[in-house]
Amino acid sequence: MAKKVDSSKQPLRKPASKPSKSLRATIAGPSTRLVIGGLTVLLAVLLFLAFFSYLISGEADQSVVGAAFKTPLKDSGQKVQNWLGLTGAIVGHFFVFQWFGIASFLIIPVLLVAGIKLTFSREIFPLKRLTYQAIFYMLWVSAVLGFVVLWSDSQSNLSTLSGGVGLLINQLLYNLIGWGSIAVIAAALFVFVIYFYRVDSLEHVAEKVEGMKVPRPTVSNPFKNLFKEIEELDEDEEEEKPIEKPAPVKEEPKPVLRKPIPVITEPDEPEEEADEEEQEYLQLQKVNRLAEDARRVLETPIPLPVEAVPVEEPVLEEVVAYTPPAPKVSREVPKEKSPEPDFIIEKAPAEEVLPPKKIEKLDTQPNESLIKELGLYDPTLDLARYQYPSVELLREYTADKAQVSEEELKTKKDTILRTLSDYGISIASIKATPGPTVTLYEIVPSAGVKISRIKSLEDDIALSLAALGIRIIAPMPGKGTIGIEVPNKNREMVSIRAVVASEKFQKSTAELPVVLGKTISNEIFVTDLAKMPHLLIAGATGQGKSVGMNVILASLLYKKHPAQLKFVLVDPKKVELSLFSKIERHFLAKLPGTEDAIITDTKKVIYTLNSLCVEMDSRYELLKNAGCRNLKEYNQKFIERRLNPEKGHRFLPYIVLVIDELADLMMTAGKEVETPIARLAQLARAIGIHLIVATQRPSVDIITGKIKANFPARLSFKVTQKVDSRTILDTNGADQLVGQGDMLFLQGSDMTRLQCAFVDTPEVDAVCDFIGEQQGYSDAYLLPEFEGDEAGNDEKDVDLAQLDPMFKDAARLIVIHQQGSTSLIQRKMKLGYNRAGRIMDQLEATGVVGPFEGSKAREVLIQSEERLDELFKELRL
Ligand SMILES: Nc1ncnc2c1ncn2[C@@H]1O[C@H](COP(=O)(O)OP(=O)(O)OP(=O)(O)O)[C@@H](O)[C@H]1O
Repeated sequence: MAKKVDSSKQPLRKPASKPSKSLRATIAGPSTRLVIGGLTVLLAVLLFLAFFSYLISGEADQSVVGAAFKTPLKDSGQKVQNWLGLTGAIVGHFFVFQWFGIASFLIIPVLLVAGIKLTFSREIFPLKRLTYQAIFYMLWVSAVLGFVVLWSDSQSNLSTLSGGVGLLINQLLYNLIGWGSIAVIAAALFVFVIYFYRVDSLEHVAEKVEGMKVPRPTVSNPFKNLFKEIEELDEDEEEEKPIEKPAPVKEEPKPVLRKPIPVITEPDEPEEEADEEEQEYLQLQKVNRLAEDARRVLETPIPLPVEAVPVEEPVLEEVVAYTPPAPKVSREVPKEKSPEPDFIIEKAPAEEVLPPKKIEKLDTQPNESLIKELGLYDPTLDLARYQYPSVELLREYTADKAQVSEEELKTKKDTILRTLSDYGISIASIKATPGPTVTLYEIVPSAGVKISRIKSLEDDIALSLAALGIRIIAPMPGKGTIGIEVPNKNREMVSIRAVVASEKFQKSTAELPVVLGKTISNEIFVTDLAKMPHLLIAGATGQGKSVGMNVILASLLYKKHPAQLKFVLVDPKKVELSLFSKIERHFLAKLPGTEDAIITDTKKVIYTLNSLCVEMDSRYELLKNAGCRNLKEYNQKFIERRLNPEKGHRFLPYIVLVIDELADLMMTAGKEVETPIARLAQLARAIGIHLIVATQRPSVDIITGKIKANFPARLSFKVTQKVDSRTILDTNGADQLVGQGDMLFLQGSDMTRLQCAFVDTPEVDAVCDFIGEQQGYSDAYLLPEFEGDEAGNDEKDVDLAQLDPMFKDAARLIVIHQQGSTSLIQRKMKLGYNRAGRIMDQLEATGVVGPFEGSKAREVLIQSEERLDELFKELRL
């Protein structure tokens, strides 16, 4: 089925009618090549002689060369000493002196190799590579020598070494980077070597350079060789010996072959039509040979992954298809004509996957057997009959329900529109939303009105409405309107009963639900203290701070069981939180040995804060041992009896630290309170310790950067100055509030204006009474012991003659338990904190225990009761 190929349709075949073809063919003919080759070798030899001779006599010849074209040539020729006469001197002068110095010699091997290649059709080195290398090294050697010449003081004597180019390079580099030029030169060599010799690891540099010299096909990478040969087919054409072609070859269609191998378009093509076909045949032979190579290679077992084999297969098929005599192959031609390139997806060998580790049942599942036996752990069982306070305890303020009249709304709307139009601002629409304290008028300005103009009219609108506390929110976040908040004539009291009884609060699933009041659109606002996770409250005196704090505490009391929540109350003002002392045995936490659970003394505040830090650290330890990330997870695990109480695990209640007046503490204790507060605020969120800190002086010396940064939730009642508003909320606005529980709540970047619910003192009293009268724990929740640094460092003037009457018993207790803890003495001997502390000092002074070690128990220095008795004898006790 061999078909005669229509030569005019061969895209890569050169048209026979090209006019310059025979001339070019003559030039490229074997005789011409022989001549040019011979002349090139001769030129190389002559250049060598010229250069070498110039090295010897160049200096003497310089003047002759300089004047060569000004004086008669004959005279110049006689004076010159170069072995090749004036020409040799001029060539040497330019190459060696003016250009590349001794590196000029590198031209010679290039010419030699080129000459030999042309003459003998044998390439002893790859000519292209040699040329590139010669050019690079000529410049580089010249540059290195130029550096030497420039930095030695004998430029004129040595400049032959580097040539003018080397010197010029160095002068340029010197002007740019001074001594650093040598680094640039070295870097150039480095880069050249890396890329030119394709170095990928420095260990193999020598190997690579060696390997580049003689391009040998290697068995290990036959395909590389195959493709390389195809690429260089045209270059190597001359080396090929004519091979007798079988007749059918010419008739075979070879469309695919011509596409990837554009050999026929090369100028080296023989001149005659018959030769052209012969060349084509040569190409075929070449390809056949390569195909044979490829087949051989494929037959040889190659350690390739199984998936890699298909990559090579199509290549083989394609090449085989050109084999002229096989009629089968010609039938496959249409398939090969497809313009689609080979697309092979090489799959990575499948990774070995280990079977998933069996997860221990106990780790994820509740402890079934224990639960069957004991049921789920219920932390509230200690106070099983505890009753949550009822809303009945709270007062109903029906009389104070003042709705904003429609008339008021209309008048205010008109005033706003009039004021704006007085200033040339037209409004497209206006909408009023009455709230408990303020009414929000949302306006949509006409097109082209600048928002900043409306904002600047804040005072003018306030004046025309004769109202205080106008706040313009321009634009309203996420609404595309401008909000103007105008206080109502008669404000509505938001009673705590109304908000606590609301469905929203009662059904809240928050961990620590807090109902703050109502928004300006009359919605009840419930939030989660656990998510805040700490709250900073500010407000000038008499603006509703204490009421606000009572609301927060009351809402927590309404939703939490004493087992789930503990308060640490710090009240430097001494009166604000005293109402809560009644719930000490239910909801309060305190330091061991202290009488009052509500902390009013600054020193005790410091101890308490540090004690909370100790609690925080021990809770983190428990969480870590239990493999939990937060308190909720930990408690859940504990309830499901997956944590062993014998290993120290216990149900951990939330702890809410309330500080009523931070200013006072900061002024008296400064850093001593700032540091533990900041530490708690930074770290305590995950282990269920939350802070509520209030101050009436929101200045930067009270709310320091360290504190502020760790309180993302802030609540501001009215403050007196703009700067205070900025300190607490980072923006103006709190100074424009109207007081009496009007507040701005900032959480993250959301700011909400709220009317705080109102809870009166008798109501708080009633709730606390209700709780306090119920059965409680035997004591408040005891925080871990903490003795301040001073306690450890203080000089203890212990009078050994006046030891405490309980000293001997206490010493025996400590030695028996081998635990130097003050609280052990307190608990077992039923002593107060101060007395127990004094006895501990005496035990230290007599050498029974070691010194104070922070939150850890002291070391017991006496190991046995016998030794203790001896000590008593020594002390004459
Ligand atoms: N939410 C509220 N609704 C109505 N009136 C309120 C509200 N909050 C406070 N008030 C009124 O403001 C008065 C002062 O409130 P509060 O005692 O809470 O102020 P304060 O900021 O704590 O002041 P100080 O810092 O001096 O203790 C209250 O007696 C009450 O009349």
